[in-house]
Amino acid sequence: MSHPVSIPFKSASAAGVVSVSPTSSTLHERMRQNSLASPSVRQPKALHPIENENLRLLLVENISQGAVKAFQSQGWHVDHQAKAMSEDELVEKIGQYHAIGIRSKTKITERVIKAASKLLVIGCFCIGTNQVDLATAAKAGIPVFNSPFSNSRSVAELVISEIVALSRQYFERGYEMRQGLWNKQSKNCWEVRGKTLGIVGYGHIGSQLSVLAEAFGMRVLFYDVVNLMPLGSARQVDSLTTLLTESDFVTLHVPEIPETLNLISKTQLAQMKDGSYLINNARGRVVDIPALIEAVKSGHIAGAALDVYPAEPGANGSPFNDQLNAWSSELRSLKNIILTPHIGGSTEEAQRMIGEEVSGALTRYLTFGSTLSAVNFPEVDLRAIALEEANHVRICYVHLNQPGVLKQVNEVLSPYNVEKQYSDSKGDTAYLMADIADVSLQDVNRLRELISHTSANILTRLLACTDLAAICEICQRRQSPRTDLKNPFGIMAEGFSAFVHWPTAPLTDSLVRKASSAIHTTPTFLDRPTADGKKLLQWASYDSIDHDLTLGNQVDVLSSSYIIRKALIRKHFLSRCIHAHLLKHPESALRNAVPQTWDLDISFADELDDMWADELWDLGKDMDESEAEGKGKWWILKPGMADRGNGIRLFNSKDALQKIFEGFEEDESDGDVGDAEDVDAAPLKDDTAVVTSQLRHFVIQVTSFLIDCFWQRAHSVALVLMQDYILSPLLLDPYQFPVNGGPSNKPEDLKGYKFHLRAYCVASGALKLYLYTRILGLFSSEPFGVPHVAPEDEPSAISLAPHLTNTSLQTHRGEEGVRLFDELVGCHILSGDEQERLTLTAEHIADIQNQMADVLAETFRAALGTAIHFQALPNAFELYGIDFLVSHVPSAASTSPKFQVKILEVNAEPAIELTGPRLTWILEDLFKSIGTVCVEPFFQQDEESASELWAVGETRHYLRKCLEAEVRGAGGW
Ligand SMILES: O=C(O)C(=O)COP(=O)(O)O
Repeated sequence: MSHPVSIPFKSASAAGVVSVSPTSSTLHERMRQNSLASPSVRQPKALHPIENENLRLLLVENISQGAVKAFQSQGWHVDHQAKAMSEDELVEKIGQYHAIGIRSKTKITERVIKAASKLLVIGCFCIGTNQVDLATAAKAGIPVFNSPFSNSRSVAELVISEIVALSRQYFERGYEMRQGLWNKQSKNCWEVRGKTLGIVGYGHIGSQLSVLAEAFGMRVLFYDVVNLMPLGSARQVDSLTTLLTESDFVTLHVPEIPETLNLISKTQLAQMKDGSYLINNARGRVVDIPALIEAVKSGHIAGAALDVYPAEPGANGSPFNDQLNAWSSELRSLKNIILTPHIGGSTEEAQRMIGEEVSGALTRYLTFGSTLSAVNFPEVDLRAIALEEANHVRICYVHLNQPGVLKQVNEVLSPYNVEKQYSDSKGDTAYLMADIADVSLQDVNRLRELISHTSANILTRLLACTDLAAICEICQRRQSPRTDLKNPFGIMAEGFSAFVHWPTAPLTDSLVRKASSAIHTTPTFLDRPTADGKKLLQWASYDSIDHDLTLGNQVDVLSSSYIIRKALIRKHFLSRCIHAHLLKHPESALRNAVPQTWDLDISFADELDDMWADELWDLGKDMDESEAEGKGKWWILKPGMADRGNGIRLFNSKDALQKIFEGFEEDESDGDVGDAEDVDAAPLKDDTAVVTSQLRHFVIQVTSFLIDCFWQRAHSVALVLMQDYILSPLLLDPYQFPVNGGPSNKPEDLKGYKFHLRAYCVASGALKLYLYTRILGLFSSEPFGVPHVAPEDEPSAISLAPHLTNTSLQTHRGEEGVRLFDELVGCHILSGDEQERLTLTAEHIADIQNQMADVLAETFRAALGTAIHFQALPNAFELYGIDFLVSHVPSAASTSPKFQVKILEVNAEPAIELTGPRLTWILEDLFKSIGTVCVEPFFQQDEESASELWAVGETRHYLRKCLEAEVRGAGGW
């Protein structure tokens, strides 16, 4: 099938830039061709994407090997398979790919695009693009390319064969012979010479067919929605009805768009000549098949050839039955109907040409940024950068088509030498390309940072020339003179073994396996940890690791967890070690970064009475004052250990606290799975599961359990923590920029939501500490408000929803509540003074990230200070999920808001599942970075090359080094 040429996307919009004729080649190709003819012509320079160097492509539906090889020859990773993929499969897999190639069966729906967090481009290795949600793809900054004509000839030839076959009924005769029946006839069999062929849609296929049919002596009519130059003696008719009433054969060559659904239905079939034939090689839904069945049964239509169907199987060998399309068996039983399995474009020639054409378009987009011939995108290309032009970077900026964007971009570009620049728009999406000369690596980073943070940004990609890569190389060399860039990890040890085991965390398991396999020498995976003579990596959950092996083989065994790290991961230990640290280092960054905290051991509510006079004296005083002076201060009560947050309560008076504890005593088995800021267990299926696991937990750790489930049953000591509730959190509205493509909230409708920042950080050896720079914002489900409670209310009546920001129990919200912190640039700041409404900027985020890095470093220093509760080991590394809250202190003196980061807690084995599929890619990169930074150097033979100069504050592999401490001896080494 083809588009009728009326489809407007090859419009004149790009005219004047370059030719958009389907036969035109791109500037890159033309330069290449010219240079073959004349070696003196300037040569184009090869570019490469700066960030996605390890591009991954997914090709489905048996795309030609030529295309596979073309991509592989670029050094890209290609996964390919013969079958189509279902929507569910795609949603699961697409997140890891930068490009996808499909044919007509694989549907790229809005849901798939939402899950495609890394996807840069879609290639339809066919003509039709109805299987792709083109508008959503454009909004997501993803151009779609197809092959507008490479299979036209194959389809046209198939139609010619079908015209003759229908006219001579030879499918029927051939079938009878196969059944052993001789049935020689001439009745109702005709020559095609002199008959009229009506072509609906005079695009690439229709027009080819016109020429072939005339060579057979047929009279050709065509109908198209635009006026076109007829080829040969063909004649354009002014209506579909005229075409239908005059033609002996009607053949369809239109795309599937809303206007063409059931284009041929009962009325149109009735308008066709008695004894005429219908041929459809376009799209199944263009013909109303039950109506066709009726028309054939009545004898009005003498026969039909169908190659396409509303529902088609995704793989060869699949049945074509009534489950697929309710009328299949009835259709199959009709005489003189030719049914073929969508083979119109299935010839060696067509597939080879399509493979070349679409892989070429995808490669040009990925490496040069050119969108020429994209079907859903503004078509933009730039003259190639010539070989002798040094240190250029190409900016490819997909953005919202809205006023003022170019001003912003040009402000960013103004200090630079902009060699050339071009932009165009199509609907809501606009695309700008610019080549900037004489840039350094710092310039590149600055440009990327500033442009990608403009408010209209959809996607910013930077493509660099190889000489700029050389600059990067020099910079890297300057810092790490011994790093061999071709093999930056040095020589790996002769193979090593890996034990990976995450029984309750399947996502972690798969990411760890991937990250271990991506290490320079792929390890041999073991079922249990054993020292088998080779070096061993134990990258497993705390309970699965053989800690004796870690302690006993500090040269050969590397493990993914420190053994003793209570000081960090138990809230009451953390609070105590921070307190101790602050006594010694009163100027520490932690001074303002921890909420004031009291921890208490309590078994019965009435013990509180004594405590008010003793350890809780100043808290009690504070509360009385707050109540008396109407200060409206609130506190939060949390159980001492992170266990899905049971027992989290808000209170604002001594009485309320007393009631809370009495409530716990009464309610010994309520199994409340309250949401919390401090919980990192994997999501559990139901309340019973929680109770069972906690009961087990309780038996092992008597002093750290859930107060509300086991309060009375345990009659034991509960460790409880109380914090000054931070009442001035930074508030933003995530719905200002919804992630589901829905309408965004208007400025006047924005509501402030509380969120906490989930940062991943990894400690390595003894001890380097890194903060992963892709930080998540986890929003509460309801807008924030100061807790409101009437005096007679039970404390448990206070709704926690506006305050609690962990997403584990907000499953109904999908991924709306989970954002990359960087995505929030441009959001209005809804806390603080209404008069000075500001928006969150990249600089604010950088400030907050700096504070987080300092606070983290200090927290680990504090933990290292309590040697019995945290012991660093040279052969361990560990990933932590750290929760921060940003409080917003509006400053009267200046227009810039002041943010204060507060650390809430540190979790081991963080529940990364909560990130959700949209952002799973950040986790893939995280684990890959851990592999590169913490694991790989341990298994290097060349000790020398392991010692890199990586300064504190510097970011590599998205990991920012926050601390480098020399810890010796604590672990007995
Ligand atoms: O080119 C088209 O749109 C076709 O219908 C051919 O589809 P296919 O590549 O065979 O799935």
